[in-house]
Amino acid sequence: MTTATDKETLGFQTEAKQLLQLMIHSLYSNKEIFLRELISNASDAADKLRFEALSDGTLYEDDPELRIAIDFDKEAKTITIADNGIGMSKEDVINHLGTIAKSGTAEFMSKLSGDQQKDSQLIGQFGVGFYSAFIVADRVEVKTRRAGLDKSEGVHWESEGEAEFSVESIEKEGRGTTIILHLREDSADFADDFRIRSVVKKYSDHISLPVMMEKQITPEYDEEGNEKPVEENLEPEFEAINDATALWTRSRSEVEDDEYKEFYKHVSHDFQDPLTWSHNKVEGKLEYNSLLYVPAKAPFDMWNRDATRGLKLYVQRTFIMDDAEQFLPLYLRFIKGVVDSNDLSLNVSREILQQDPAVDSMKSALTKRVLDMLSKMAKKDAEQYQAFWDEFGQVLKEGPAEDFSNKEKIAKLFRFASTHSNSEVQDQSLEDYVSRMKEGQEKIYYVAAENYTTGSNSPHLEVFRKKGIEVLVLFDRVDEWLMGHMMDFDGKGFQDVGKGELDLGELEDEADKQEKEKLESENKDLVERVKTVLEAKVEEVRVTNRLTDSPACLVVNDGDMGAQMRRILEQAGQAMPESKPILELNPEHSLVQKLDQESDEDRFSDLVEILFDQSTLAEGGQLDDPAAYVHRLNKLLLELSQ
Ligand SMILES: Nc1ncnc2c1ncn2[C@@H]1O[C@H](COP(=O)(O)OP(=O)(O)OP(=O)(O)O)[C@@H](O)[C@H]1O
Repeated sequence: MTTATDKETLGFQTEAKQLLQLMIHSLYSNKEIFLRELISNASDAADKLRFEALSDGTLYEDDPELRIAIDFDKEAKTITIADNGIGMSKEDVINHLGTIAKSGTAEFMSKLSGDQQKDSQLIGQFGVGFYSAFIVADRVEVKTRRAGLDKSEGVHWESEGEAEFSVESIEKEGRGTTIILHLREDSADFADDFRIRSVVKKYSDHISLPVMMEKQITPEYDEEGNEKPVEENLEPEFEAINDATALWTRSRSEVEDDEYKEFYKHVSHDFQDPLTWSHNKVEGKLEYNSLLYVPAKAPFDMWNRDATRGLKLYVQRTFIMDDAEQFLPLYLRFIKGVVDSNDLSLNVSREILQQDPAVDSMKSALTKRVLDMLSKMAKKDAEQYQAFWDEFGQVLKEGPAEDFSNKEKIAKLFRFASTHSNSEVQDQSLEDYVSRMKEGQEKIYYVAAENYTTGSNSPHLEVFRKKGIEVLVLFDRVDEWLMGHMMDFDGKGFQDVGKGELDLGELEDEADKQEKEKLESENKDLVERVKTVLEAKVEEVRVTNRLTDSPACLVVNDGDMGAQMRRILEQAGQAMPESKPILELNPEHSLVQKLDQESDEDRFSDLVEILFDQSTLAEGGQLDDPAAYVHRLNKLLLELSQ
C-alpha cells in the first residue's frame, strides 16, 4: 500500500545555517560532546513529560518507565538515540530544529570574527545543543511523536546539515524522539559499544534518567576452554550504563568534582567548566537540596532584562520548571543550578511561587549560600575570584540596592580600581582599603569618571596624592548609582572627591586650615572678579587647597548629583534639573596669580572662561560651546607668538 506523503523541504534559518557550519569546524577536536548534548535534550524531554503528566496521566500511554536507549550499527555506521519523553509535534520540529530560538542569538552572531579559533570558544559559550549531531554525522534523521498525539501524527525530519531539511508525517507507535546519526567516515569509530559506554559514563552518569544499552554477551567457555555456542533467538537484554540517580540527591562526599562539572554542563547548557559550586542538603522546618554553580563566563544576554534566569526547580525529584527566578535575587541572576524541595506541591505554578512564604525563606537562605560561596572563593583563590569579578562584578553591584539586608556582605565582595594599585584592574577590596586608611582618616574617598584614565588624572586627586591618601577610581556606569546605595562600609562613610568642600577631617592639620583661611582673605577680590565673569555658569567661586598641579577644578554641591552620573543620565536622554557647579581656584598656581594681576578686563574675562572650560574638560565633561573655547585659546596663542 502506498500513502501520499506530505514531505516538504524547508531552508534553515540563516543563523542556524551559519552556526551549523561553524560548529562542525570548531568543535572537531571535541567531537564526543554530541552524545552529551543529545542525551541532555532527551533527559529534558523526559522531565517535561513527567511534569505534564502530573495533570494528565494518560500522556504516559502504556509506557511509564522513562528512559533513553542507545543502539548502534557498525556496518551501517549509525548510532540511534531514542527517548520516550515528551516528543515533538510537526510544528515543534519546524520551530525547534530549523531555527535557533535562543535569546542573544543575533548578538552572538555579531560577535563572530571569522577566525575559527576565536569563534570556537564563543560557540562553546553559546551552547551547541541538537546541532552538535552534525559534528559526527553527515545525515541526521529524527523520528518523533508528541505525547498525547495520535500515532499517525509522528514526524520524520531529515537533514544533511547543509542548507535544508525535510519534514514528513509518519506513523510512530511509541511517543518520544528517536535520533539516527549517519556517521561521517572519520567518526565511524563512535559506532562501538565500548566507545559509547565510556562517553556516556564520562558525560552523562549523573542524569537521573537511565541510559540503556543492549547487554553484551560475554562468551562462556567449557572445561576445555572452548567457547560455548550462543543460544539462538535469545531476547536481547538491556542494562543501564549510567548511574541514573539525580546527582543533587547524593551525598557530597560521594560525588567527584568531574561529576559536578558535567552536571553543570547539563543544567546550564554551558560548554565550559563552572568556577565553583555549592551543594547543600537542608533539613528541618523546610527540606530541600540545592546545587548552585558560578559559571566561568557571562552569558550573552546577561544585560537583557527578559533573558532567562533562575534555577531548575524540582519537587521531590520531579522536574517542575526551568528558570524558576523566585529563588534568587536579580543581582545573582548569573547563578545556575537546581533546587529540589520536599515542601512545595507538585502543582506549584510561578504565581504560587511568588506568594509562598516558604519560597521567601528558601530565597534568603540560597542568597546567603551564594554570597558565602563567593566570599570563600575570594579568600581561597584570588586569581579565580578576579576572573569571576571581571565577568560578573557589574551585576553584583546591583546588590546593595536590591538586597539591603546583605549590603555589608555584598560590599565585601566588591573590587575597585584604586590609586593604591595605580592600575585600571578592579582588584582592590573595601576591606583592604580600610586597612590602609591613614591615621585620622574617617572616609572612603572615591572619584567617578568615564574611564580609569580620566578618573585617575582628575585634578580632584591632587591633594590626596600629595598627602598619600588612597582614592578609589570608579568608572563603571553603575558605580555612582551604587555609591548612592552604599552609605557606609565598616562604619566609614563614602565621599566623592568631586563633591562639596574638601573635607579631610582629622587629616587636615592646623597649619593647613590656617593656610587656607589666609589664602581666602588674600584672594577675596580675585574670587569676586571671577564670579562676575562666570555668574551665569557657576554657583560659586572659591579658593581651594585641594589642587597642586592644576589651576582650577569644578566640584558639585554636596547634595547634588555627581557629575559623571549626570552625564550618563543626560546621554540616556533624561531631562535633568538645571544645576551649576562650583569653580575652585588654586591661588598657588602661577596662572591664577597672573590672572590676579591682569588689569585688562576683556583679557581677564577670556582667561577666566578658558580656565572654566579647561576644568570641565579635565573631569571628562563636554563644553557647551567648544568653538568659543578654541577661539579664545587661539587668540591667546597668537598673542604669545607675537
Ligand atoms: N529529544 C528531544 N525531545 C523533545 N524535544 C527535543 C529533543 N531534542 C531537542 N528538542 C527540542 O528542540 C529544541 C532545541 O534543542 P537544542 O538542543 O538545539 O537547544 P536547547 O536544548 O533549547 O538549548 P541548548 O542549545 O542550550 O542545548 C529544544 O529546546 C527542544 O524543544
